[in-house]
Amino acid sequence: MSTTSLPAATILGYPRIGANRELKRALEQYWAGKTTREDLVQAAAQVRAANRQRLNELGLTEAYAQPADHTLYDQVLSVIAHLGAVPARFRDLLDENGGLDLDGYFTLARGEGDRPALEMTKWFDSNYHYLVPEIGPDTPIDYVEYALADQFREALEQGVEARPVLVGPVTFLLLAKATDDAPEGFHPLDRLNDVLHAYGHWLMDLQNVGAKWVQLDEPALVSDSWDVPRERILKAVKDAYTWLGASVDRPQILVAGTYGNLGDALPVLGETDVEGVALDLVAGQVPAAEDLAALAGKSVVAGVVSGRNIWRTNMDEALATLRDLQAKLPQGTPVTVATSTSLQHVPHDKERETSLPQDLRSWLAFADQKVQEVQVLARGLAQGDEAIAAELAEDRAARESRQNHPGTRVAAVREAVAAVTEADRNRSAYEVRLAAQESLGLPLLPTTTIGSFPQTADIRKARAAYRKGELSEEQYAQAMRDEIAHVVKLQEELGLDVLVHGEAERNDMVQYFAELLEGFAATEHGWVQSYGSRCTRPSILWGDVTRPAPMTVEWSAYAQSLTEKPMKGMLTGPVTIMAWSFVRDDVPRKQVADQLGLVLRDEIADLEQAGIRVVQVDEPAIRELLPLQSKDRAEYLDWSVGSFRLATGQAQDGTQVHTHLCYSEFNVVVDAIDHLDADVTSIEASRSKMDILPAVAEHGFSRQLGPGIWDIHSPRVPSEEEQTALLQAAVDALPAKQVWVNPDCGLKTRGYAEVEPTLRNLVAAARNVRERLA
Ligand SMILES: Nc1nc2c(c(=O)[nH]1)N[C@@H](CNc1ccc(C(=O)N[C@@H](CCC(=O)N[C@@H](CCC(=O)N[C@@H](CCC(=O)O)C(=O)O)C(=O)O)C(=O)O)cc1)CN2
Ligand code: MET
Ligand SMILES: [Zn+2]
Repeated sequence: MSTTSLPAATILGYPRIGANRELKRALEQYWAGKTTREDLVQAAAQVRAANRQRLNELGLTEAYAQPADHTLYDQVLSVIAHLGAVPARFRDLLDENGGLDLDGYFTLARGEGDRPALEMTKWFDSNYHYLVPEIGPDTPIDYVEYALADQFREALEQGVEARPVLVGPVTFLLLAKATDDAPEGFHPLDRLNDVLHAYGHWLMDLQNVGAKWVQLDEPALVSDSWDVPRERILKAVKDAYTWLGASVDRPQILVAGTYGNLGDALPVLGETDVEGVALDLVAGQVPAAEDLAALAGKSVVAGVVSGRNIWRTNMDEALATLRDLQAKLPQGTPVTVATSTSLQHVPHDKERETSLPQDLRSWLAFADQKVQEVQVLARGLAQGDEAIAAELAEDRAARESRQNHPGTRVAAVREAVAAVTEADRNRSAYEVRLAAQESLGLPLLPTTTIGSFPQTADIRKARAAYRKGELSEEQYAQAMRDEIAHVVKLQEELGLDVLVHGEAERNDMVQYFAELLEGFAATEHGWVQSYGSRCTRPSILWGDVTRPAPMTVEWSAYAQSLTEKPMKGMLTGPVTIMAWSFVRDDVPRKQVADQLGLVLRDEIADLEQAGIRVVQVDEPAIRELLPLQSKDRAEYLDWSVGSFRLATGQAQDGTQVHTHLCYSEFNVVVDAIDHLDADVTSIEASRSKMDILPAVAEHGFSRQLGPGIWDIHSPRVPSEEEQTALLQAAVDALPAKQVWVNPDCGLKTRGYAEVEPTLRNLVAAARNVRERLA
């Protein structure tokens, strides 16, 4: 093993989709059959080259300061591909060496024909999604793919000694789920030795191409929400890094404990032969000196610049943290200044946001500014405050301007939040509401959709034209009304029971509201990868929130005017608006959530006034913000559920309140769903084949539930039989009068070629099961 020290400053990862979403476009064109494989491979190489050049320009030129962390879809899928660890239904895609080609790789991600894609779920408490490995006793696990070594070599050819980044073995197995045919009691961690064997080869290969450092991300260690006892996880950590550490044919290993505190995993890592440990000092804290003693002889990477938000780092605080850490570490421990996580969660460059108010812009740091911040802090740590006096002064001034800005504290808003009472968060008893809602006249197993219909190229073009001034406001509104009329007509033809207007007018379910509320700012180029090629542009929630005017009423009222069937009003809930925005860090989140709850409460009252009798308040992110440590959960659930109830608490008894939560693993939050007190809750269930239902049934959930029977994240068309079977499973688990029939999520990412036949099959599935029950 050849050694070299870690640089003074580094980042744990960088955005991968391209500053102008070049990779997104290249992927989507390739999937649409419009370009060749070579076009895609070349476009991805160009994105990597541009990133390296940008990081060079920003001064991140020391050896091993830049990460080699690129992936064409997802970092967990990339591990699956490197190990050839594919579930049985994809095994025919493996070549003679046990590897996947490009198309095979995408088939795992997106499904094909009658094989469903890998399940997709949230990456820790972020809005990024990874693909869930399925590991059984017989899953092939070997080192079969060389892409990461190739990436290192490619960087080297361009003069950059980059640090390869891979998801660590323990996290990989903790994120995995057991295959359906695995015997009772099997856990993916049972395959640790095989995985280590493969990682051993992987590291050897990286050593052979000349890599002197490798970063193994182990965020799973900061969470306590796994289905195995902590002792078993700690033993896996010890076994893994003792074993990998014992190899001589390997780069030096940096284990990154991101998204929180490593806790009792820290001393365990300390006992192994890994050369470096990265600590997240933004989501976590500086460990006690006696715990840090275990790191004697290792390098420590101090994540003091947030990889999660876009606020500039408080330089004084970060320096204090770094000095505190240094004082508590064994004498002479080398400290590298870093980001807390990969920068994949933040956009590239705030300097491009020329439409943002100047003062707001001065409060921000996007990825490229954070790259500079880690370097400034490294200089300050090495040479003292004087060496960075100008930067410190600028930072203090920016923070002062933020504090003194009138928009960050609006007296009327604070008073309204302070005046909220428990009664404001409570509706009548469910039975009373149920009786009042009978006048909706819904059949057994009512059918509905989650809100959005396809965001077609025409819709986006119209919006782009409107933005550029090529369409007048009235022309744009007419185009949207035409789209709504089309969507309503289609739903009537299909025979759905509760209709939606289709959300054509929304660029995104959060950004749309952010643009209409005071207290938010929207970016122009601030794209962040959400999954695969899909991106979002989180708004910046910087001030107190007010609603200058109703936001959805005109569209919903127009849609209702076109049909006798009930039209669902469609809102995004307070927690989700927060979670999918870059939220201010200067007031408690409970305060922000209640401010949002109050504006949504007014919106619901306006919808009722306009004759809307069903209102859906989406909270897909309520699960995502759930703290990784169970001790922090009760408090979180209290304020998050509380803000939803504040939003819906004044709805009339006859107004049917729906909520929608995507992503499975709801077993953990069934209780919370219950506390939301919505009349109807739709959830994602199809990719996990309804395996949430036993938990729901056991809990004795008394209100109505729509477990999705169509996985809308995949471009497949589930048949009538498939959806009938899933729905049958639902009515087997729950009383039929509580069951709704709907897809897993909104249809905005799908095309009409899939939507029409699948909804037809969905309505037919409802009819089939109704007949069986009759
Ligand atoms: N914020 C958020 N997070 C979420 C979800 C969500 O809906 N929103 N859903 C879950 C799954 N995640 C998702 C994330 C993104 C998308 C998605 O479809 N994103 C779109 C962008 C949506 C958008 O903002 N569209 C804008 C602008 C789109 C655009 O690219 N415009 C063109 C110009 C228009 C054209 O000619 O196409 C451009 O800027 O170049 C609009 O409609 O106005 C995409 O990546 O393609 C879907 C699901 C979880 N997290
Ligand atoms: C990510 S949850 C999506 C809910 C939203 N109403 C939609 O249908 O698009
Ligand atoms: Zn959803």
